[in-house]
Amino acid sequence: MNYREQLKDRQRIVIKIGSSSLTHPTTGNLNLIKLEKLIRELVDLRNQGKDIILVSSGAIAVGKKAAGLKDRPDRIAQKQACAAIGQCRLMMTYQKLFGEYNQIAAQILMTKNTMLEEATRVNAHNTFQELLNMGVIPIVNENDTVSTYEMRFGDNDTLSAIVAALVEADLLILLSDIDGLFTDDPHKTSKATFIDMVDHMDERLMQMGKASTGTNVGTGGMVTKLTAARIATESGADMVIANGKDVHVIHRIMEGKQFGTLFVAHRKEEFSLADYVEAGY
Ligand SMILES: Nc1ncnc2c1ncn2[C@@H]1O[C@H](COP(=O)(O)OP(=O)(O)O)[C@@H](O)[C@H]1O
Ligand SMILES: N[C@@H](CCC(=O)OP(=O)(O)O)C(=O)O
Repeated sequence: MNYREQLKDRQRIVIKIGSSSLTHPTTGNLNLIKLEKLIRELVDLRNQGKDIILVSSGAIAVGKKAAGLKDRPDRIAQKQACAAIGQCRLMMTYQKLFGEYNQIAAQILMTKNTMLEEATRVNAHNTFQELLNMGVIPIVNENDTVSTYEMRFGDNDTLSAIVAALVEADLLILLSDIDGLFTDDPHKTSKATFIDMVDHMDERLMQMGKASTGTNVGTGGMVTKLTAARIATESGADMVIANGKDVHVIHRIMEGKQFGTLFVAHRKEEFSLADYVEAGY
């Protein structure tokens, strides 16, 4: 059995979807058809008996549209206000769609502090565990509305890897606006070539994300996805970056098919989540 096929057996899966994959590029409005398909994918995995956690961006993008702003807000208070508006709109949509399949969803909002303090970290862990035991799909985002600059994760790629480590997930899937990792940013150079699998993460690989820092819609670019890959693989989870334009890619990955870039897990014996968060990754 090749390594890809082993993904069929992964039991606890964190799936992250970015703002650019949730919205129409032309208008910035939510892509409802894609959201419906995403929810069907997730509920079907749940029906197979898998534990599923969704890390969803989009609060600021949705709030920005609702507030009638043209550009992504840059002032922190404006971003936080947009997140406050957008997060509940987003959750309302998720609740409705999950409800159509009788699937219970829950909201978990976190800051870096949640991970740094032992008491809140253990609380968060226990809450996730309890929800998963109940068959619920937790939907996670950063608590953008209250997190200060110092206490922000700042991007959901990193947050999703932290969550994967916290819940001892065995697979993290990042849905992006691109097929996976290339040797360079393909939007900037036609010479960039696709990387199918990464078995070892070194400095040269980490540099591959440095060419760009994301779109007008999202925040992270490839840098944060590579940071996420380091955290996830060292915590013991495989990670795949795949294109979220067709969310059925989730099932294809779970069937062991060759989609996206696969980062192979190499659990570090001395892995400590608090140390990772403290060190700023
Ligand atoms: N080495 C690389 N391989 C692939 N994409 C890269 C690379 N370096 C930079 N990028 C850029 O990162 C973008 C994906 O990040 P981002 O815009 O934050 O998307 P998302 O909202 O899906 O997280 C790609 O569209 C691409 O332009
Ligand atoms: N927490 C923010 C998203 C942060 C983020 O990483 O965004 P993205 O690059 O779209 O995954 C929000 O909900 O708007």
